[in-house]
Amino acid sequence: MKPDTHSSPIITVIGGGSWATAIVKILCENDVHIRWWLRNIEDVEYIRKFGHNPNYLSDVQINRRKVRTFYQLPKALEDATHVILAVPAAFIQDAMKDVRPEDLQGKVIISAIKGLIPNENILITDWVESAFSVPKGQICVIAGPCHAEEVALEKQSYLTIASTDVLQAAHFAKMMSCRFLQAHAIKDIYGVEYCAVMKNVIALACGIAHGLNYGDNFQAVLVSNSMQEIQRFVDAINPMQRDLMASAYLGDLLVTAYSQFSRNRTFGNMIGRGYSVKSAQVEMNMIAEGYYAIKSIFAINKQYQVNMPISKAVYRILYEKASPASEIQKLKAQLR
Ligand SMILES: NC(=O)c1ccc[n+]([C@@H]2O[C@H](COP(=O)([O-])OP(=O)(O)OC[C@H]3O[C@@H](n4cnc5c(N)ncnc54)[C@H](O)[C@@H]3O)[C@@H](O)[C@H]2O)c1
Ligand SMILES: O=P(O)(O)OC[C@H](O)CO
Repeated sequence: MKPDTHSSPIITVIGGGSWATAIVKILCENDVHIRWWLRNIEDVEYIRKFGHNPNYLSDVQINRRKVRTFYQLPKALEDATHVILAVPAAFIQDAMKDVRPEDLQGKVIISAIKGLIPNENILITDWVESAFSVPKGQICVIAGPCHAEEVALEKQSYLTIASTDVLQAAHFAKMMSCRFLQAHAIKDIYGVEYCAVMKNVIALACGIAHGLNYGDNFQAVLVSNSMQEIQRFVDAINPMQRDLMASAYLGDLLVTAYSQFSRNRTFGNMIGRGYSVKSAQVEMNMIAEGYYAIKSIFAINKQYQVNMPISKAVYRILYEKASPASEIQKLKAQLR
């Protein structure tokens, strides 16, 4: 393989799941070099040999002239200019355990994660800032309604890149834009992160209701009440002028709540149909972020005391073994 010419950005993607695979595919469309870290050496070797991820989006053809795969993360970071985190929040600390602040120095760090650090109950960008001393202006978030499965099919998609340094976000948005995807930049990094976490919880509620045989009429009311619940929560935790009707907020909620591809909705649907949490997790090869997130949201809200009946019902079902049927029954009276 020829050595890279270092005039183009060098982007390290961390993660071996669907979203990391979709991001690698998007980046392959542009003039960038890609380093891809996966935790399993067998997966790395498989991609090197066959040009496909064996476990997730395995139809996606990986351009092996552009992508170098690694199973040792510090090596994958060595000459990177940008680093994308695409591991579920529950596993990101473990994935990054061998990374030192020096390894990230001077690089732009982009979170593609829609979750919170468990137990610490903090946003991924706050964790990156405190654990690795990365200045906030060098951190971006990938937000917006976008399922990896549709990226794999090259269906027209949109992303929003958020950073307190909007020029940094715009620069990275260009690297993520391609013939089937438009990315644009905004400043509201906290708003999009909290909304992305919350929409996963709401998708669980939609799935639970669907599993209990509630129909479209109920889901429409559930989703509109959810948007109000998200607004109350985000306004309490990070008050600022923002348009929650934009696709990074409302759009992300809609795609998760209604799509056949949604992990969170699928997980919720199984719970509504009577699966235990354990058996639903075993059944899915994928991770429903909302399962972990609701525990953190519940803990955070002890301080803010925002009225969140939908999230509370999801928490009670998943963590207190409350009956899905009776929790949704109770919720019915509170929706308008
Ligand atoms: N899939 C999407 O369409 C999409 C879109 C936007 C954002 N995201 C976000 O991207 C992040 C990654 O999600 P995904 O959809 O790629 O995940 P996924 O469900 O497709 O894959 C699961 C991932 O978790 C990893 N994993 C599973 N168990 C693990 C363990 N015990 N230790 C370490 N890693 C383990 C797997 O290796 C794999 O990388 C999530 O925060 C998700 O919200 C996903
Ligand atoms: O819809 P989910 O639950 O698969 O989550 C994936 C992404 O967050 C959608 O933008």
